[in-house]
Amino acid sequence: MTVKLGVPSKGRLMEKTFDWFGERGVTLSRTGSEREYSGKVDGVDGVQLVLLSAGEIPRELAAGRLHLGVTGTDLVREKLVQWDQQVEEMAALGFGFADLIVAVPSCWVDVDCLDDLDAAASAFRAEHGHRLRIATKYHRLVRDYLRAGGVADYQLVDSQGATEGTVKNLTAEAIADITSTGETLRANHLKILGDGPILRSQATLFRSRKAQKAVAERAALKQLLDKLGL
Ligand SMILES: Nc1ncnc2c1ncn2[C@@H]1O[C@H](COP(=O)(O)OP(=O)(O)OP(=O)(O)O)[C@@H](O)[C@H]1O
Ligand SMILES: O=P(O)(O)OC[C@H]1O[C@H](OP(=O)(O)OP(=O)(O)O)[C@H](O)[C@@H]1O
Repeated sequence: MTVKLGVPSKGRLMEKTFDWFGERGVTLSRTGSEREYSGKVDGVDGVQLVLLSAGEIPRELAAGRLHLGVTGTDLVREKLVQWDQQVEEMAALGFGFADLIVAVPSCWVDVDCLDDLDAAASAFRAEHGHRLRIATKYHRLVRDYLRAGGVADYQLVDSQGATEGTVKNLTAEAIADITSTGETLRANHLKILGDGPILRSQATLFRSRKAQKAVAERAALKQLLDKLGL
C-alpha cells in the first residue's frame, strides 16, 4: 500500500501544485500522453500521485481513499459537512486565491448590501409572484450566509459553470460565485454586494482523518510531510 496524494488534474491549480511540491524537493509529473490522467512522484518513496477533478478531492479525502489532497478551501467547506472533522488543513499553498461573493446587476442602483437584497427580494416576489433566483454551485455556503444575513425571500438555482451568464440568460436575477480578478463580473455587468465575501479561498493541502495508515504508509507519510516542512 502507498500513500495517495490527490492533485487537480488540469489547469492553474495542477501546475502551481506541481511547482509548490517541486520547490520542496518532491517532483510531481504527469506520465503517458498529454490526455492520460497518470502521474508519478519523485524525491520520496511510497507516494502515489492521483490526478482528479478539484471538486472531487474533498469527497475522496472524506472517504479515506486519498491520504492527502490539494484543492480549494471553498470546495472543502461546500462539499463536506463539518469539514474539519473529516479533513485537517496542513498548509495554505499561497495560490488559487478566490472570493466567494454575491453579485447583482450593476443597474440595481438601490441594492448594495444584504439588507438591500432582502428588501429587493421581497419586492420582487410581490411583483412577480415567484422568488428572486440566485444562481450558484455553492448551495450550502450561500444558504448559510444568506440565513445569517437575514435574507429569506429567494431561491437558489443550480449553475455548475458560466454562472455570471445566467442573469443575461434570464435564468436568475443574482449570482453567488467565486471571483479572482473581477473581470468576469464586470464583463457581465454585475456588481458585488458590499458586505464582504462569503469566504476567501485558496489552494490548500489537506490530510484525510479517515484514511487507513498501515505501518509502511505511516512511514511514507511522515517522510513526505517532513520533506515538505510540515
Ligand atoms: N478564476 C479563478 N482564480 C483563482 N482560483 C480559481 C478561479 N476559478 C476557480 N478557482 C479555484 O480553483 C478551484 C477549482 O475550481 P473549479 O472546480 O471551478 O475548477 P475546474 O477546473 O472547473 O474543476 P473541475 O475539474 O471540477 O471541472 C476552486 O477551489 C476555486 O476556488
Ligand atoms: O474574477 P475572474 O478572474 O474573472 O474569475 C472568475 C471566474 O473564474 C471561474 O470560472 P472558470 O474559469 O473556472 O469557469 P466556470 O465558469 O466553468 O466555473 C469562476 O467561476 C468565475 O466565472
